[in-house]
Amino acid sequence: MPHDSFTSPAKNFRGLKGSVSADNTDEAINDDELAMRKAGEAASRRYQAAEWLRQMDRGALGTLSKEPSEEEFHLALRNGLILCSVLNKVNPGAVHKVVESPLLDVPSTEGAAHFAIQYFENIRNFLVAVRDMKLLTFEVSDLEKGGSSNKVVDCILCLKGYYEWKQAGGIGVWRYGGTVRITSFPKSSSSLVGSSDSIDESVDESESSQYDQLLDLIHFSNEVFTDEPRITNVLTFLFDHFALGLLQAYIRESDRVNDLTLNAVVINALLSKVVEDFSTLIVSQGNRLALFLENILKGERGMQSKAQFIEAISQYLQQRKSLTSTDLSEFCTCSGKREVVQPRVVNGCNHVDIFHLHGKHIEELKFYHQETKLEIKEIHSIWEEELQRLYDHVKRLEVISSSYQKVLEENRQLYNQVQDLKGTIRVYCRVKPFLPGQLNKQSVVDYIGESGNIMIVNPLKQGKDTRKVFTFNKVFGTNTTQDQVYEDTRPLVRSILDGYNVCIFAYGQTGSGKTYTMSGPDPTHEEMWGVNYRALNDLFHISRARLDVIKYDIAVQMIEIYNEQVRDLLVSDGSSRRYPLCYLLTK
Ligand SMILES: Nc1ncnc2c1ncn2[C@@H]1O[C@H](COP(=O)(O)OP(=O)(O)OP(=O)(O)O)[C@@H](O)[C@H]1O
Repeated sequence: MPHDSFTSPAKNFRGLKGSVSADNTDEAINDDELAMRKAGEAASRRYQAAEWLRQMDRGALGTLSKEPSEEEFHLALRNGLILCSVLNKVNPGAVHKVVESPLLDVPSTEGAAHFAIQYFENIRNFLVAVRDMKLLTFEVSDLEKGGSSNKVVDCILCLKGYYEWKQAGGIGVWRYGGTVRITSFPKSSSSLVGSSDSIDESVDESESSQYDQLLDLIHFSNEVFTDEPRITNVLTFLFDHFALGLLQAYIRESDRVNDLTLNAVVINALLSKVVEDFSTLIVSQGNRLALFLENILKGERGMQSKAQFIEAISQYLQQRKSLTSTDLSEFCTCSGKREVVQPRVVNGCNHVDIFHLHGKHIEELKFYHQETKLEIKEIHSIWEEELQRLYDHVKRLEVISSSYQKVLEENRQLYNQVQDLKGTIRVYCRVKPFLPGQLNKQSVVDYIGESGNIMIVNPLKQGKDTRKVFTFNKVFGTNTTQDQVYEDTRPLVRSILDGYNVCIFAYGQTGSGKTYTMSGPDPTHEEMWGVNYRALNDLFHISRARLDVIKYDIAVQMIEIYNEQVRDLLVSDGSSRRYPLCYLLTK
């Protein structure tokens, strides 16, 4: 019988002690004393029930005394008015229709019989409602003479317990007569109080609820520190449930106990064993939890946030929840019929599990939603800061760039001013060396000065006309290299790209070395390049370096002026060698 599965240790112990007394005269309890004690206890409970009904229903003050006899008690409740009125206060609307009549004490006439039938309807409606609420019920006949007053009292006290629990917020565990009867969420409108058939289910559902409550509490960790009564309820339930299951399992399942006569020694030994095993189990659970938490703290990733830590503990509790349900189902069997009970528990838990699982998922989603919102907000503000920084940076670069352009312009102007100061027209003189195999090696150059002077000797003339001094910007001696000659021309190439017009040409008689200086004797060797090659080389080099700022178009034209005729040297077709000229564009 499932009901027995959840009786308290005290009750069990009393039951066991009674069994022992049958075999042990030393501990036997006198039957009369026992009957008196029972009657006293029953009366006390009846007075308690009456007192509560009087408090709950004003009508009861007139019809129900404070300490009614069993008969008075039955008589006052028989029409069902007090019971229906009280039940409707505990659970509004539980009894829809209540038959009320002033003819309560009418003796057995036809009208009274009619009302008696209607009163019977009151009681029946009351019992149906109580059964729907899954509270303890009684039979209609229990209110008749010879009926079980105890069952009626049980029902009323159970209703009282439920009412007080509901008044307290409907959270956690409530007890009736030392027996754990119910747990429920505040959100659940109906109670799960077990009639004897539903106790197993209610407790397993309750257990599930308790675990979910515990998970809820951990999720909202702030509550953990503030809602102590709630936690106490949850933990008390878990403890009671497990401890009672454990004790019961020992008593029911142990063959040794069945064979033994239960006396104080056996029970003490049994309880010691239970306590020992239970302690071991708690220590092992504690160790597991400690190990688990240690692993979390030492984990490779490390704890990144409080939320992750809580999530990890929640997962652990979820695992423990399923394990513990299985463990307890082994203890909480009904008359040893494990296989009958378990499917019912599983079926009973499925709906609750699914419901709570969905609830938990929604909570988790809400939590992640909030977290994601916060993260997005953070990222958004970081981006905004970053953008602002970039904007400031670009502004600064703009300022720097414009001042850089100014400096460049200034530099360009100064540079070209220097070129102007050096002279817009510069004339250089290069002295050709004697070529190998040349017979007459008498030079006319007497002296080459540092500041561009050259003294020429003319042996054919006499006197002061023998020597004559000529002045140039610079005079290059016979040993001057191609590079040294170009060195003075190089700055002018940059001026070209700054927008100045520059003209470089060689002048001299035939064979004096114009081609040698301007083109060079061998274009395949860079060191032998003349002014033209070197100037073009610099031109392309500087224009490439300035590509980001300026794009230059470079054109090449080659002409010959001979006998006052201008000829285009880049045209291969001989017929059109004369003017107009052909341009060679380079990019
Ligand atoms: N500085 C020099 N060093 C060595 N050899 C030179 C030098 N200048 C000219 N020569 C040589 O002198 C010869 C004549 O030079 P080049 O052809 O350059 O004269 P040119 O003035 O161009 O003559 P033309 O007017 O007839 O074309 C060439 O063989 C050249 O290699």
